[in-house]
Amino acid sequence: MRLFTPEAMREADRKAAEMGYPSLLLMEWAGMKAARVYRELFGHRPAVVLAGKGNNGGDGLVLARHLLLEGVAVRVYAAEGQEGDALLARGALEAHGLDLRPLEEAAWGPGEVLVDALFGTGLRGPLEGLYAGLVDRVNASGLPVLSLDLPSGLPFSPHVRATATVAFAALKTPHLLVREACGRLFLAEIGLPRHLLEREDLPEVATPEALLPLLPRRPLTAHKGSVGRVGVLGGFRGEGLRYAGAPVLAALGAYRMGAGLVHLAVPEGTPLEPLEAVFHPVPGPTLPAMRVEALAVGMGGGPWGREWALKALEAQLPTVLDADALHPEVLEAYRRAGVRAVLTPHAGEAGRLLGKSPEEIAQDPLASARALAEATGQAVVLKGNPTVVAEGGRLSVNPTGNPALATGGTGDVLAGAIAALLAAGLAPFEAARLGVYLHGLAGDLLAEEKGVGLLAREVAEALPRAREALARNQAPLSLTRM
Ligand SMILES: NC(=O)C1=CN([C@@H]2O[C@H](COP(=O)(O)OP(=O)(O)OC[C@H]3O[C@@H](n4cnc5c(N)ncnc54)[C@H](OP(=O)(O)O)[C@@H]3O)[C@@H](O)[C@H]2O)[C@@H](O)CC1
Ligand SMILES: Nc1ncnc2c1ncn2[C@@H]1O[C@H](COP(=O)(O)OP(=O)(O)O)[C@@H](O)[C@H]1O
Ligand SMILES: [K+]
Repeated sequence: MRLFTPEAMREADRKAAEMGYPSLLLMEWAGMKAARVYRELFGHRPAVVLAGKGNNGGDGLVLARHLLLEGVAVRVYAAEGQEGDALLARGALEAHGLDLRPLEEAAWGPGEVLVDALFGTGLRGPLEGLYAGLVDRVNASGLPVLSLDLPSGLPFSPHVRATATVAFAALKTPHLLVREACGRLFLAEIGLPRHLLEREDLPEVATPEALLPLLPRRPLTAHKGSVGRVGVLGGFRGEGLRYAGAPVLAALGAYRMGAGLVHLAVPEGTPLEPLEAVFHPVPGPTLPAMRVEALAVGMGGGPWGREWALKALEAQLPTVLDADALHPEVLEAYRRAGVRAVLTPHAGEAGRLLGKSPEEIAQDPLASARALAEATGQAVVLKGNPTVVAEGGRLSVNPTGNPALATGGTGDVLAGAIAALLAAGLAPFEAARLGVYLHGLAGDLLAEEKGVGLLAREVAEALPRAREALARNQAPLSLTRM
């Protein structure tokens, strides 16, 4: 499934029209499907539809007609000046005897549901004046809000904060980048010819269907040397902050993702955990002899991070470079040596590498991940909500994960988990996408069970359940298709 920009969506609509597909049919389906979502969520509660003058407003007018026909009480406040399909939708609604009132008079009361059909993909800048005021009133109303296509105002501020959003034809960038504004997400098929949605040049949304085939198979004859062995190199002993648990959590992430054996190279004196690992206590960063297929490097490395990564390079193995290993000199050395790596920065680390502030990185995670992938020639996992995976020209946006994961050590677990998938033979981009998806899903399963207050080690423990959910086709996309 591809993630559309508003422009790419409009282009698909235009191509469909050029091919002879009537755009009025698209609008009719959009409004009808949205009405279906309305009824599913709100039953017969009375609706107040706010319709702009463009096609998004047109969708709202179609929805109003369908609700009316189903016996739902509807009031419509609409902007003046509809043209084309939206004007036809207005006529069709008025033919049913409904009087449209001016948007300026918009009012509502307790028990009603607001339908936000003000603006969709046609918005060209931030809302001002009447519209900004209306959006503020909608958000302050305390009523449920169903947004059609996009919460109006996105990607700018102010924008509607919806209870639920029905995206038409495809997800658009703001649905995942400003997830919080959308509430529960529905994706409605509206009849666009399929091939117009297959745009390989656009970012991918990492769906269970796309990831399932990547899950490493475990044959009956599997043994611990055949399913992928991981070396974890990290930790630091000296002055400064110490995250002694970080390499341990990476080892747990690797085991829980299915690694057959995990070797741990850590500073002498570090507690020997987990029991299941093979330990290599070392006086300083070095590459001990170990038979492994992939490495995870840098977790808790502090000032040793750079050195750990440069030593690890001697193994010439696919490597996850995390946390303190994310150093320009390291990335340059890996590029020169032609060693494949997965970089796992959060916005702060990515910002340091790209010479930007964390805020600038988070502002456009797609562009930031792509820029770092291009600059380093490696696969990049830019962590956050959403996490974006980039390699070469390819981009993938991850739909799993939640703020319960915002707790120390979950990133270390992720680094180990991705290394286990590399060790099992997956290419960097695939290992990164699958690892990120399952890590997020583990967090989702736990958050459902326990809410906020997770421990990173619990996220590692939940990885097998996430893997099972994917294998059994029970992994939710937190997206309902209509
Ligand atoms: N096309 C299709 O086939 C299908 C499209 N579909 C639906 O159409 C939606 C896209 O429709 P759209 O292109 O008409 O744009 P839309 O979001 O309604 O807004 C345009 C209006 O906003 C105005 N405006 C712009 N910026 C502004 C600002 N800053 N502040 C204030 N006003 C501003 C602009 O006014 P103008 O400046 O042009 O006079 C114009 O009137 C899409 O999201 C989906 O819901 C579906 O029905 C399926 C088939
Ligand atoms: N609000 C959030 N929504 C979804 N995932 C999150 C959120 N906050 C953190 N995470 C995830 O938790 C992990 C945190 O990693 P990181 O910042 O490296 O933490 P640490 O260094 O403590 O391990 C990442 O995988 C990130 O995507
Ligand atoms: K809208």
